This record gives sequence, C-alpha cells and structure tokens, in this order.
Amino acid sequence: MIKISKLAKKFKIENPKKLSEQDKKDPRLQGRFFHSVKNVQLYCEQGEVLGLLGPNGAGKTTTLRVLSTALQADEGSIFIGDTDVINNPVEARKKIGFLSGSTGLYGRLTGRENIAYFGRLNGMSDADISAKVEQLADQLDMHTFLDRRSENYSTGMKQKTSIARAVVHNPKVVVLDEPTTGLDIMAANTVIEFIKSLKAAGVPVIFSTHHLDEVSELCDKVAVIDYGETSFEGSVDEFKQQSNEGLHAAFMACLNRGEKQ
Ligand SMILES: Nc1ncnc2c1ncn2[C@@H]1O[C@H](COP(=O)(O)OP(=O)(O)OP(=O)(O)O)[C@@H](O)[C@H]1O
Repeated sequence: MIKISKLAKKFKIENPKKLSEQDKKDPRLQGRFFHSVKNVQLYCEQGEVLGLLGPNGAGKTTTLRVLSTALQADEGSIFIGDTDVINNPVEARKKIGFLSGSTGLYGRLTGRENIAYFGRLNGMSDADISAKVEQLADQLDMHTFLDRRSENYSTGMKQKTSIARAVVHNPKVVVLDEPTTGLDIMAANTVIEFIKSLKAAGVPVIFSTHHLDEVSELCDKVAVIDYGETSFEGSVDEFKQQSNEGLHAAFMACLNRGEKQ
C-alpha cells in the first residue's frame, strides 16, 4: 500500500533569471520559492496500478522523487505499508523500486552488470541476483543485448535495463516516472506487459504518463496533478465518467485550469 497525504515540496530559486517563461507566469512562484508540489494525495492498494497524469510541469516527477526518497518533503506524509517514508527513508528505500527519468546506466558495464550491481547494493547474494536477472531478461526481452556494454544501447534497451535495475531487489512497491516515453511500440508494449506482471504479483505500481490509452489499458486508479495539487483521484471508471466525450476530454475536465489563470 502507498499512501501520500497533503504532500508539499518547494524549491529555492537561486537565479530567477534562469526560470522558464512558463515558470515565471506560474502562480506557484512566490518570492524566492517555487512551490512545485502544494497539496498532493494519492492512494494505491496491493495489486493496484495507479496512473499519475498531469500537464508538463504539474509536479508529477517532484512527487515521485519525494515518494522514492530522492527528495525531502517539506510537508505531508507518505506511508508504504507501515513504513513512514519521510521519517525512515533508509528503511523505505529498500521497499521501493524507482525508475527515474534522469538516472543513467554505467556505460562501461553491460546491462547484466548494471543490474547485478544494484542487486549487490541491496544485499542480494550472487545466486539470487543471477536467477533474478534471468527472470527479468525473459520478462523484458533483454537476452539479445544483456551482455553488451550499455553505452551503445538504444533508448528501449536502456529503459528496459533501468527498469530491471529498479526492481532487481523485489521491492514491495514500484514507482516509474514515464516508463514508456520515447519507446517504440514493441518496447512500450513489453514494458506495459511487465507492469501487468507486477500487478498480477500483487505489487502496487504508480507510474506517470502522458498516454491516456495506457491508463485505460493498465490502471485501476488515476490521480491527476495540476499546479502541484491533486485535482482528481479515483478509479479509472470514475475518471472516464468526467466526460462523455472520451479520455482526453475527461482529462481536461479534471484540470480546471481556467479558474487559476
Ligand atoms: N530543482 C528545482 N528548482 C526549481 N524549480 C523546479 C525544480 N524541480 C522542478 N521544478 C519546477 O517544478 C515544477 C514541477 O516539475 P516536475 O518535473 O515535477 O513536473 P512534471 O509534472 O513531472 O512535468 P513533465 O510532465 O514535464 O515531466 C516545474 O515548473 C519545474 O520547473
């Protein structure tokens, strides 16, 4: 179970001149601080997949980075089962598999070595790592490139390796930031099937996406973040009911942008 309540995270702006034009006009910019996440809540039960939606800059990545302990929250609470993530980040980290958009692979290592390295960091035995890498290579269709140096991997190969690395230690929950962005249809499909296998194994998965068809196919729940606040949280059916003109219109109906601009 993952439960986020009233989460807030702001960043100090060291150089206001470097802000993007969009950020300069954003109501979350207050003095020297940009309040990226102001009031986010979401809840994902055992075996559920939650799709995190929101326009560019809404605060999805910031939320997922706080959830995965890469960033510290300013306010709010996060629980993974009984574990208080904000007060026990070291314990929480062992329970989380996190795919971030920004973490690179070690180019001089092969895919297998990259994944094994993370397994070792998580205290796994060599035998357990070998067995798990084989299983993940089957699931993510990685055998043809697994023993090549990762520096020349395609985007899809890199993403599959990063996903395998994120879950090698059998985390209790999995958090994926835009896992299919930039992938071709086959690689995206492999990743979607992999998320389905996590769900089947009872692992809660939260993933951010801009692809509404993935939400429809994969998710039990949807949360929409707009200007750093959860503007919708509910089941996929409830999300679809936000409009009778399709998923895109349902998403737009969750934003209420006009009220804030
Ligand atoms: N370190 C930082 N310092 C200042 N502002 C930041 C920082 N990190 C993020 N922001 C701002 O916080 C807002 C939320 O960013 P975030 O990356 O969480 O959005 P997102 O919903 O993931 O967007 P996208 O869909 O484009 O990936 C953006 O306006 C961004 O510019």
